[in-house]
Amino acid sequence: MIQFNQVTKRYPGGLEALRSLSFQIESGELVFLAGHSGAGKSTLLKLIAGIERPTSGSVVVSGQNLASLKRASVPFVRRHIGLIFQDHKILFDRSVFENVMLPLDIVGFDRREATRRVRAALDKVGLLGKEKLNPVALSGGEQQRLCIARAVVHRPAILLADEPTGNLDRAYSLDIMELFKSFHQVGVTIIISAHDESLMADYGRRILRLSKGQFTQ
Ligand SMILES: Nc1ncnc2c1ncn2[C@@H]1O[C@H](COP(=O)(O)OP(=O)(O)OP(=O)(O)O)[C@@H](O)[C@H]1O
Repeated sequence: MIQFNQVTKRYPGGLEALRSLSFQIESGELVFLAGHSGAGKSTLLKLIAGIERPTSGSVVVSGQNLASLKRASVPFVRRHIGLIFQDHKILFDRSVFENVMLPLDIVGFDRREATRRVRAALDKVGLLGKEKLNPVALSGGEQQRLCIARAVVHRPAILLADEPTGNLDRAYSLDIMELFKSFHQVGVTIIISAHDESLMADYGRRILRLSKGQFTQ
């Protein structure tokens, strides 16, 4: 469960990206986050991931209040979260396979089990045949799939996707949404942000709409 209580986030310089937000997302829910550029979507997702901290209020993720968590404990919370952010951070000096292996390498996963999981994740996103390639050789949509494989390879309970379809055409975007749906069906809690609401309408899910750091109808 994810719970925001009266959360305000003010960045250095005084700008309030989020203003006194309160809401709750249940375990296993798929929720959309809508709003124009600068509305505060990325900030909200970063607070859930522990990348940013609230200026005031509390952010509770899986029973942990992130605001009072020691910085050293943040990586442990992060292990239950998969992140798909706009700045891909794909490593172009490594293969597709190695990019997806990275999160498991960091936590010292058993090599054989890790290899099995990387293959399973790549298979899920339809990139198994391209595991040996350099990511440069992938299309934009395929690079996004690589990011999704990397975000789910450690089987997170929560998946946060910031504008995952931002640069993709409609057909590719629908494919990516189907992928998210399949993760949702196996119980993953998912939050997907987008400024374009047209993709969200078909899914009959809750839409949180942000405008200037506050919810609107
Ligand atoms: N690190 C930062 N330092 C200062 N201001 C920031 C920082 N990150 C975001 N902001 C500001 O906070 C506001 C909300 O930004 P945020 O990135 O959360 O919005 P967004 O809805 O995700 O927009 P976009 O879709 O363009 O990414 C913006 O005015 C932005 O300029």
